[in-house]
Formats: sequence, structure tokens, C-alpha cells
Amino acid sequence: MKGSRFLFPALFKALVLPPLVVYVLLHILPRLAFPTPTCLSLVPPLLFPLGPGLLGRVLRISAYLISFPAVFILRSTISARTSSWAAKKLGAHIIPRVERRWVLNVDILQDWARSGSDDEVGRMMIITSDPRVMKHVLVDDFDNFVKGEKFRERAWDFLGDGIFNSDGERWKFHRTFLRPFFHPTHITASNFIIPISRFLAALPPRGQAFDIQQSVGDLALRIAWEWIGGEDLATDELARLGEALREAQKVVGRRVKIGTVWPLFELGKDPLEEPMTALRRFLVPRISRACLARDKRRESGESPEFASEDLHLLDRLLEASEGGDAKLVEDQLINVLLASRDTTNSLLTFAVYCLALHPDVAERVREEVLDVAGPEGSITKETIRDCKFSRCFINEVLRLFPPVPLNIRRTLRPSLLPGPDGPLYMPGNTSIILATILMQRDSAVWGDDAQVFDPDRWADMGKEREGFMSWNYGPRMCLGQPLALTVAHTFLILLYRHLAQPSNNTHNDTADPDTDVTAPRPGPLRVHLAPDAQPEGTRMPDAWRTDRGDGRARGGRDRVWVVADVVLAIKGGLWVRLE
Ligand code: HEM
Repeated sequence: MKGSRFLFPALFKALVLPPLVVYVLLHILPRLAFPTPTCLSLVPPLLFPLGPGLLGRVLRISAYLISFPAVFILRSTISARTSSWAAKKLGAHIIPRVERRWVLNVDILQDWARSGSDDEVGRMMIITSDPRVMKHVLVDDFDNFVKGEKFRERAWDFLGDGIFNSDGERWKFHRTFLRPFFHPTHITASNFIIPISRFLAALPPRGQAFDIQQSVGDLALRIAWEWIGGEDLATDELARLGEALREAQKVVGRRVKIGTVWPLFELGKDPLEEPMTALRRFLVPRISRACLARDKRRESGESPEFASEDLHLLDRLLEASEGGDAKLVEDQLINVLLASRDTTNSLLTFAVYCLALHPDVAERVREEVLDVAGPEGSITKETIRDCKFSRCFINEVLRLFPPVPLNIRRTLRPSLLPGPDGPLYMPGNTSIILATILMQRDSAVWGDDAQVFDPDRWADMGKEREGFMSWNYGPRMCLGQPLALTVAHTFLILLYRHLAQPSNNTHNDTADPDTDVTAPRPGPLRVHLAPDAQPEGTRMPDAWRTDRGDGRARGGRDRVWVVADVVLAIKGGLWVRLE
């Protein structure tokens, strides 16, 4: 049975252990302590409530029910005590604990019950937004902080043996293997001009509200496959591929949420079967065609170097894994598709949001890209390099809206984290959440204006600065950064070229006359938020508009409901109109 390696111990711990502990305490210990019936009769009945009759039964059931929170408290206390001893031995402090409303943090059980997970009960789970701790985890003690076996097992049927799903030597192999393919020499704006231009040409007419998050999601997938396979996908194929990826991701997300007992929820049917069949139906014929093309190249004596200008990631992977494993190539492709689609979607969505929210900044981006790149013509690496304000803009979008808002690692062995008053002891086999989004909005790290959108803060800063880890950090830093940045710059240039075209700014017969969107207006089109079109139930709650808010809308600065799932997104989509 899938997942049984973790399932059975977890079932034992969650369902059998708590009543067993209580049974031993109430039933066996008194017998050991008072071995003779005379002694036993001295034990007060409440300490030995297992006799026959209604009272005995009620007490037995109560003891069973109470056993779960009791063992939860016991485990928490034991783990806190053990950590505290180990920390003392090493001259370290213990990590400060969350103080909840109820004694012994029992109210955490409520959250646990809601999450449906068994993983966190009575276990230490650490969260940090301190850049020094993040650096320790991602760089200084890198080998000790892994994604972990449990994640690997839950994602195995989807991500297989890909880079996202591996640790240690296996990860090193993937990283070394893939890195050359992501080198900036293989990435130029020309790879992306056609899909982005088509996307812009298909935008709804002036004045009509539309959800750009949804359509940019399709664009991100189209771009990813264009780069991977060199093919412009037909719309229905794109939709099928997108749906399969979304569904597979949902299943893995659900498994992670449920925790170790996830196999019990999949006894009847494997929910990954359908999406994975669709994914393979898409990938396998393309891999076979690329294999045939490779063999033909070989027969004609064409060396891979000679043809390399025309090769895409898929061809390059096949060249490099010659005679190798087709399943491995398939896994790598799925991992790269997943790595690129949602993150690019998130970056482009929040870039458009920030342009709409800050017209003054948008004006500066518009002026720069049209000045540097001109109203038409090719976009070179130099063009992108010279769009300096746009780069500051993209960095600021990534700072406040990191596409991967949280990351998670697990220790193999205990580790000493840097703390304000000396090292902090972190036990082995413990998870730590790296809250990138909190760190990048923290005034202790970024100053009093940390919540303010200000691209100029990047003008005299290096690209790399402490407290900015949207691309991750250290050996496991994002491989797709050059690609994503090239896509983002190309998108901004083509967007403003598109909006500047007089033909996009003329009278539009199909627009709704009631909304007064048909009258031509002077000047270029601009992107505006369209809160009136936001679906009911997805508008940002009014309470968040004040500067006190609840901290989720950057002190009342945001106008959309930002949700941090696996990837940062906008609840209900980003509704905008061009006017
Ligand atoms: C705005 C866009 C992007 C952002 C913010 C981003 C961010 C990240 C982050 C935070 C990680 C670390 C994940 C982890 O530790 O679990 C990562 C890893 C990775 N990213 Fe990206 N990413 C972006 C786009 C892309 C694109 C377009 C590609 C590929 C075409 C890509 C390929 C990868 C790969 C292969 C890894 C795994 C690296 C490893 O484990 O060694 N990323 N990315």
C-alpha cells in the first residue's frame, strides 16, 4: 500500500498510543503498585475506574477521549524538556515558544483539529522571518536542512525523481545536470515575443473588465512549453495540460495537508491517475519525436553543438541523457513545468497589480521601456540590461509579493540557529517554515517604510541584499531566475508598446454603451483595477483598508485579497480594465 512506511507508525501514534498510555496508567500501573487484592482495594475508585457497570463504562469512554489531549500535552512537555536539556548542554537557548490563550497552549488542538493533520500534534514546528536564520538554514547548515522523506513520498507519483523532490546526492546530480540548460546564453527575449504578443493582441477591448491572473496563467504555461519544447501549443492542448498540472498539484497539496494518513483517503481511487495519464499523454509523444529528431541529427552527422542554436530544453536533456532514462527526462520536464508556470504567473500578475495601483510608478516604467526599447523592433539582452528602473520595479514587486511566500525544511540532525542572545537549539527531525513574505515586509529588516511600494529603494542596492530571498538563497537558489526576469522585462516592454499603439486606443463598437467605455480618449491606454468586476466574496474585506487592518493588506495599502497558498495569488483573480 502506498505510503504505508509512514502510515502505520502514524496510525499507531495517533489512534493507539494515547488510549494505550492511559490504559497503562490506569490499569496496569495500579496492579503493579498494589499487587495483592487487599492492596488493590485501597486504590480510590477514580484511579481505577475500569470495573463493570455504567460508571465504569462512562469513565472508560471519558478516559479514552481525554487520552488524546493528555498525550498531546505529554508529548509537547517531553519535547520541550528534552530540547531544553540538550540546549543547556550545548550552551544554547531554547527557541521562544508561541504563547496561546489557554494553559499549555491547548487551544493549538483546535487548529490541529481544523487542519485535519496529524503531523504537528505535540511536535515542535518552528517559523522564522529572521534573515540570519534563513541564511543558516539555506546556506550555512545546508546539508542538514532537507525537504525530507515525507514530502518526497507524497509528491513522488507527480514529481517522481525530479529536482524539486530530491535531497542530498540525488539533488546534486539533478542540479549539476540541469544547470547548464538554464544558462543565460540559452535564454533570449526572442523566445517569448510571439506568445506574449499574441496574449496582448487577444486582450479584451478598452473598458472591458477581465481577470488577468487567469489569462497570464495560460501565458506562463505557453511560455514554459515554448522554451522547453519549442512548440506553440494549441489552445485546447494548453487547457488540458494546465488542468492536469493543476489537478496533480491539488492532490499533492491535499496529501501534504492531511499528513501521514493521506493513503487512507485514497483507498478507493488514485486521484493522481487521471492527471498523470493526461500529462503522460502530452509528454510521451513529444519525447519520442525529440528522440527521433536526435537520431536523425546523428545520422546526418550533425553535431549537437552545431545545431545547438535551434535546440530546446527537451532536446538538450535528451542529448545529455543519451541512452538514459526516458522516465527521468519526463520527471525533469514535469518539475520544470511546475517550477515555472505558477511562479511566472504570480510575478506577472502582481507586476500588473502594482502598475495599476501606482500610476506614477507605471508612468516611469512606461517612459523607460519605450525610451530604451522603442515602439517596435527586437529586444536584446542589452535592451533589458538598460531598463534599470524596470529592474528596480520587478525587484520591488518580488519583495512585497514573493511568488513562493513560504518554504519549508526539515532537520536531519540538531542544529544551532543564530539567535539575538546566542545560539538557539533546534532538535533533529523538526520542521522549520521560512516565512520569506514576512521577512521581506519586516520593518526590522527593511526600515520603517518596509510596507511601502518603492522601487527606488533598489536604485543603489545590489541585486543581492540581505533580507531578499524571493529566488531562494544559497545552493538551492532558483535555476530559472534569468528566464523569469527575461520574461518579465519582455512582458513590460511589449505591454507598453501594445498600450501605446493608436489602434488600441480608438473607438470600440463592441464595448458596453452604458458604461461609457466607447468614447475615445487621448493618450495611451493604462491599466486600471476593476474592483466592481471582482467576484462576490473575493473582495478584500473593508476592515483591511485601515492602516491598522489585520496586517494582511500592508496597513491598508492593498486593494485585493492576497492569498498565500503554495504560490502567492489574488483571491478571485486580478480584475482590471484598459482605459
Ligand atoms: C518569478 C519567478 C520565479 C520565482 C520567484 C522562483 C522562485 C523559486 C524558489 C523560491 C525556489 C526554491 C524552492 C524550494 O526550495 O523548494 C525555486 C527553485 C527552482 N526554480 Fe524557480 N522561481 C521562478 C521561476 C522559475 C522558472 C521560470 C523556472 C524554470 C523555467 C524555475 C526553475 C526552478 C528550479 C528548477 C528550481 C529548483 C532548484 C533546486 O532545487 O535546486 N523557476 N524557484
